[in-house]
Amino acid sequence: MIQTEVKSIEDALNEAILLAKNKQTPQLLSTTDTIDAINPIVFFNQAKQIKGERVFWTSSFEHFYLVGAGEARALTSASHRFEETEKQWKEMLSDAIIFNPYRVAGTGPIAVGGFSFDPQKENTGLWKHFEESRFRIPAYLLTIEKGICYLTINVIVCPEDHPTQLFYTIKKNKQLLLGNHDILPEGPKIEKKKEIKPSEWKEIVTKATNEIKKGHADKIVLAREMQVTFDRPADISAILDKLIQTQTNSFIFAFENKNDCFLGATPERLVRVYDQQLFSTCLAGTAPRGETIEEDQQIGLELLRDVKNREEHDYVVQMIREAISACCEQIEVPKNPVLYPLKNLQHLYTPVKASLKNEYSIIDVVKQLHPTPALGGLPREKSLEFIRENEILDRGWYGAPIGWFDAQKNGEFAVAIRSALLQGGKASLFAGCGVVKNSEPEAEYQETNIKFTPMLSVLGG
Ligand SMILES: C=C(O[C@@H]1C=C(C(=O)O)C=C[C@H]1O)C(=O)O
Ligand SMILES: [Mg+2]
Repeated sequence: MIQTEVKSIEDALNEAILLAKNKQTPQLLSTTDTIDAINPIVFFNQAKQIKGERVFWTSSFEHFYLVGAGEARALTSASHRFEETEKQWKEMLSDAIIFNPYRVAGTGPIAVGGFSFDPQKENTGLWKHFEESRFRIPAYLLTIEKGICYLTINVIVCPEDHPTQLFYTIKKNKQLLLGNHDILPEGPKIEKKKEIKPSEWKEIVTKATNEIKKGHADKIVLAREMQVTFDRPADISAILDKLIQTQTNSFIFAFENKNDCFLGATPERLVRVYDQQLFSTCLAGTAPRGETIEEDQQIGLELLRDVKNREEHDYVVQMIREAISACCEQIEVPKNPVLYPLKNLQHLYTPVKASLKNEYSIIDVVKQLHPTPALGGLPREKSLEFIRENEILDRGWYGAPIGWFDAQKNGEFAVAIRSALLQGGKASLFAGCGVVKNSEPEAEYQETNIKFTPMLSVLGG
């Protein structure tokens, strides 16, 4: 990788084309600069005008945003997806020409994307535009960090490319993205809602508790689907805008592929690595919010003391601690969980801190962690087998790692829950819950109902 001081885009293009000619192979050119303040949703909306393929990511509680337009390159793989992703990424970077004087996390070449929950589960076709893993190096990337806006342009330059032609395409697209700001389109309204086989789902919960009582597993997470249709094709910018306004303490994401878009507002961090400092989250155990402050505190106290919810939670803590022990040092895990309040519900939460050993990357950690017992169960293989055989749902990217990483070994992944797959005028919503030995099917059903509400409300339901 060549790291150089900033140059004009014309000079950078000339240099990259020369290198591509010498090596007789395409090269990644990446240049980063600061730009005037721009609203990330407006940028996302403008990006519609240059060939789709948008991505959106924010940990809005930290005012950190990544918005991608277009795809300079994709990293995809059907098997060994964690290793393949890393391999393709390193190969691409080894010859890349990078002009980025800022060294701010999430600027320069980055890969944004995700994985499917379980490549061994039979596909239904619902997720036909989403591979088992797909990471995108955005052609145009807006990064907002500490109030400063950065624009990174990533382009794959081929030996036969002409610098002037590339220059004018970039210039035109930059104008489109940063130029005249339209008013945001309106959000959709839900016309029809359909829960997929709710009574069968409760029977599967009973079957899972029976398996657990027989000692075949400790915890199995079961999810279900709700399908909705809209009065018009849903506009993603409008939905993201509403998620940002309503869902605090969450990661808000969108990944657009062809005409489909997977999006959501998840409270669950899988892992964050900045400068080899690692943070992970154990999030499991759920209760509603109260109507008054007193009622809310009372529900929270009961959740903290509730044996069934503590059991759901403790399996996650136990597993995450073990999963990171090989690649981390100085692991810190508090003894007891605290409450994690969201708009519509509250969870038990245990933060995990550690130092990632130098020879490991964030992808190594994602591979170790996925799926945690917050989305799979315990033991991992037993619970996955049960889900594979019994759950009436094609999870696709739901419940799986979604996030980004950069060329400076920073990155963050969340668990893609509280999410929906938008397909023009319709959407599939997903919600699951942790089943343990004394789970009640009706109570678990109600718990999944509250987990649908964040998405339902922003979709106009
Ligand atoms: C599976 C989901 O959420 C998970 C299950 C939880 C639970 O059962 O208490 C809580 C948080 C998440 O770990 C979901 O929202 O779809
Ligand atoms: Mg639960």
